[in-house]
Amino acid sequence: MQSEKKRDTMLQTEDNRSTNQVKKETSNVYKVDKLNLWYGKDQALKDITLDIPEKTVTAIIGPSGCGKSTFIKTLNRLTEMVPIVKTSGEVYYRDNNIFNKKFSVEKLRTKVGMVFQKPNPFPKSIYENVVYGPRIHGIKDKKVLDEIVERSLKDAALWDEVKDRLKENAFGLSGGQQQRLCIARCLAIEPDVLLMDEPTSALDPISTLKIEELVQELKKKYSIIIVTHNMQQAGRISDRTAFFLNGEVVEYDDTSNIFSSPQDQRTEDYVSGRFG
Ligand SMILES: Nc1ncnc2c1ncn2[C@@H]1O[C@H](COP(=O)(O)OP(=O)(O)OP(=O)(O)O)[C@@H](O)[C@H]1O
Repeated sequence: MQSEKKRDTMLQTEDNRSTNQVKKETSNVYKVDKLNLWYGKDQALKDITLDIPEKTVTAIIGPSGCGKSTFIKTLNRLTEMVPIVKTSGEVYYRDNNIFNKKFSVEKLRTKVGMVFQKPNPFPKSIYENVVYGPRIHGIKDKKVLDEIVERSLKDAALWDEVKDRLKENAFGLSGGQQQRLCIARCLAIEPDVLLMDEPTSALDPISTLKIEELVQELKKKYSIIIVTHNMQQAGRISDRTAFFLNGEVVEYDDTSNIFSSPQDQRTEDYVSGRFG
């Protein structure tokens, strides 16, 4: 009996490794279990099983077309807007099955904000961009909205640059400032998770550095999942890295392990620049 118990524990430990689960003492913001996704007949995600720990930066890397964007869009149910998409498996956000009909997608998206590759501010003032979400949530009090604007822009490291021009159109900002405004817009509704899909790929090196520094600050309060093509960036800013290939997770581990001692030859080939 005793040895059976021991074997079960060992099996479970093995299983934990092979299913990419994170150590027990860490709280997970997401738990993804055997997620498959098809665009019509084409399968874009295959049996993805991984846990994403809270208040860390998780990087998703892999060559073009391997399913990185599809994966993070699935985390706030954006993929279901594509009519031909079919999924199987489970995605739990803080123990809620996000595919469960009773779990509202609106609620999910108030907790999980998304920043896209190209900055996409609304054609409105800087102020109105930030208060857009809070207004939808029924906040009308000017003092409260002013406080949200200041807090969100400070958290997005943009306040000092824009505090004297809040009424000006957001399109007058530089690309990097627009991207930080989009981050501020997400932060205004006090999310739990920030999904970032190649947030710096349209930016110059200085703006990129600012966003990278910002991500390091934001992870103190938020859980961040970032898709990046830039391996140096993944190495610089993430704690955990998942390497995707042809819709599968080849390897998921602490970023330092992925870059210094990958377990799979394909990961090694990719991170050392031999393909992709
Ligand atoms: N809306 C869509 N309809 C049909 N197929 C799609 C759609 N979006 C993505 N795909 C396909 O799904 C696969 C994964 O695409 P995805 O955009 O997730 O990859 P990616 O790793 O993010 O690529 P990239 O690095 O080039 O952005 C690709 O084969 C792509 O052609």
